Amino acid sequence: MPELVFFSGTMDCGKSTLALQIGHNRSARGLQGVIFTRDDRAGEGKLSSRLGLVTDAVEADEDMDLYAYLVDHITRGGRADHVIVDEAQFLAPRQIDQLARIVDDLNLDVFAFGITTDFRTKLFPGSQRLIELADRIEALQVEAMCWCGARATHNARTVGGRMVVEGAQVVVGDVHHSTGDVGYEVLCRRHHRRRMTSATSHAGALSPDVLPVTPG
Ligand SMILES: Nc1ncnc2c1ncn2[C@@H]1O[C@H](COP(=O)(O)OP(=O)(O)O)[C@@H](O)[C@H]1O
Ligand SMILES: Cc1cn([C@H]2C[C@H](O)[C@@H](COP(=O)(O)O)O2)c(=O)[nH]c1=O
Repeated sequence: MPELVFFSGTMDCGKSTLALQIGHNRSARGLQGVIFTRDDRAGEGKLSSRLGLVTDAVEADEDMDLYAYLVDHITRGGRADHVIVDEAQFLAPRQIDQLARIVDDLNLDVFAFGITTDFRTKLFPGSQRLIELADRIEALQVEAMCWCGARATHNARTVGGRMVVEGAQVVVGDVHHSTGDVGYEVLCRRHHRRRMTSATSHAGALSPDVLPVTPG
């Protein structure tokens, strides 16, 4: 049975790499997929991984009907054995419904890749809809690490290395940014809650949270 699978994880945990690997393994067996992406760091119509691999993709604009695109593609004689979607968190909820329809009505596997939560730990609308509709949710095997060594579970947005909690939900950017710029850092929940990034961790360590004192 074809499936809608949501591969999720923090930033920098290998989602795009896995998307490219799945596409590569299938094309090595003669299968041809349609690849969608939205707002990849490498530019419009690209699916890129930090390992240096990049492939062309269809830019899924906000107004695009992904189901209609597939029907049109197939009607014109195009091949579509499966569908890969990167940066799926940026899709609108209705576009996730269209992905589910591609699975159910066109009998194609759809592999969607994305982060679940934003820099404020809130679900992206597209990711929320994927969690609601996916047949399967897969956590990436390669876990990103917080600066403290714990498993990173949350995405922080930084400016000059300091975590910020105000701003638009969507700001395309990268981890390992240069100082001063808007960037991202993956953190464990404890350090996300305390807003302690790698740059501010030293100052934070000098003033640890104190336990509340209850009068005896
Ligand atoms: N120089 C490198 N050598 C080995 N692995 C690397 C290197 N640079 C990045 N990576 C791997 O690539 C992962 C990021 O891959 P990517 O597909 O771009 O992540 P995502 O799409 O989840 O943001 C890192 O977690 C790391 O495992
Ligand atoms: C947390 C967060 C991230 N983004 C952006 C930053 C990147 O362009 C992508 C994630 O890409 P990756 O391949 O998973 O590294 O999402 C954003 O716009 N808003 C956020 O809160």
